Amino acid sequence: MTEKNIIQLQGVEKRFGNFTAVSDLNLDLREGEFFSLLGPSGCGKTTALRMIAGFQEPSAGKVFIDGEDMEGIPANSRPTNMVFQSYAIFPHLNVGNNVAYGLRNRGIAKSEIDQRVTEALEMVELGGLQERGATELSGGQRQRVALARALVMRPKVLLLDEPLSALDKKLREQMQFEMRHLQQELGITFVMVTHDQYEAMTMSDRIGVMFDGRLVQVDEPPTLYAKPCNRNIASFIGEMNFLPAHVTEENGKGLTVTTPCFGILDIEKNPNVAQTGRDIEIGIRPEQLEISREKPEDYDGTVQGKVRDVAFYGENVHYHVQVDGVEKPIAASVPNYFHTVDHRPGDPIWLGVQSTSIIDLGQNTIKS
Ligand SMILES: Nc1ncnc2c1ncn2[C@@H]1O[C@H](COP(=O)(O)OP(=O)(O)OP(=O)(O)O)[C@@H](O)[C@H]1O
Repeated sequence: MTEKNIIQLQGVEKRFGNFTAVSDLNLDLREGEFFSLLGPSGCGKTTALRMIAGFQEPSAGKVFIDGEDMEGIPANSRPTNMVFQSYAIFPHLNVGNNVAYGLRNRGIAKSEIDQRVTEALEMVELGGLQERGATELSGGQRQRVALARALVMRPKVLLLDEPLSALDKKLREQMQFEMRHLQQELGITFVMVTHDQYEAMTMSDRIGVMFDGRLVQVDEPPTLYAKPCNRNIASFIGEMNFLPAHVTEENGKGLTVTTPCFGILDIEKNPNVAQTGRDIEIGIRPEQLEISREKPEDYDGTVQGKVRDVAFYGENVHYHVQVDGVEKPIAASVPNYFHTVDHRPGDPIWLGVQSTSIIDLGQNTIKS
């Protein structure tokens, strides 16, 4: 990745009649990064991608690619290529001809086309399958052909619209790593749209999360997970327990809060949240909670509760714990090292938490 911005979106907006699908989108993407736009269905992420591709013109604002203003420049003249969810490969053409299609339209010499097609198919591990019919391929192979067809054009930026969503879970996970490796090897900027948080986190250098047409947070995956900037993002990414808390003291980087079940805690102020007030919300990830029969020692906050449900997920065990004075059961998850479920519904147990794992969520700025 370089320091250079390959894509710059400045105040980009898209209206369809009275409806605003994308509002005031400002974003700089670095050359060579894998960037994902993540958000729930209808949040405007595909529209944003289509404006970069040139399939849709912004109603306001500017799109720059490699420093050049893209206004009025059609999709096929932009240094971008797009890979679609539905593969969009031609069923009547064989693999080689599918990949060669864009190059032929540009009038490139046959010898160069042959060489570039061979190279592109090797990149996606389909070397030697030129002659295979497009209908004689598995879903994963078809998606690789679609990738090769885009890469053969040597775009500066590859745009990917939910590229793996038609694949089954196992294949999708395999392709996530393959695409990430390919992107790193080629050094091309990838911009992917997805509603799958795990996919975005596995593949991306940075993620931009959108809600209701607005870009709400842009961060690297670990920061997004550890310091979501509001409740919507905290609940969209991973699982989170939400608890009310009252700020009794504020000092520089820290807050002293009283909580309904874990008592008084000194927590870190979250620099990403919109500023707060006295009554805030805090978040605790289920895996950050200790769960034990005896009162856990050396924890900043502890509370007694009763196991309500146990869900065995294989790699971990998920408990819902009812605590007096807290409306919703608290979720705690434990890695399944020893293949045992230690606690059963109805068992009295203790929960423990460290202050450092508590996330200040400030006030909710967006409707849930
Ligand atoms: N051509 C169009 N005309 C009118 N409304 C549109 C058009 N394209 C998109 N929209 C609307 O704009 C909003 C954002 O759509 P968009 O496809 O960008 O969302 P998305 O986040 O990609 O959702 P999904 O994951 O379901 O594709 C939606 O409410 C959609 O109905």
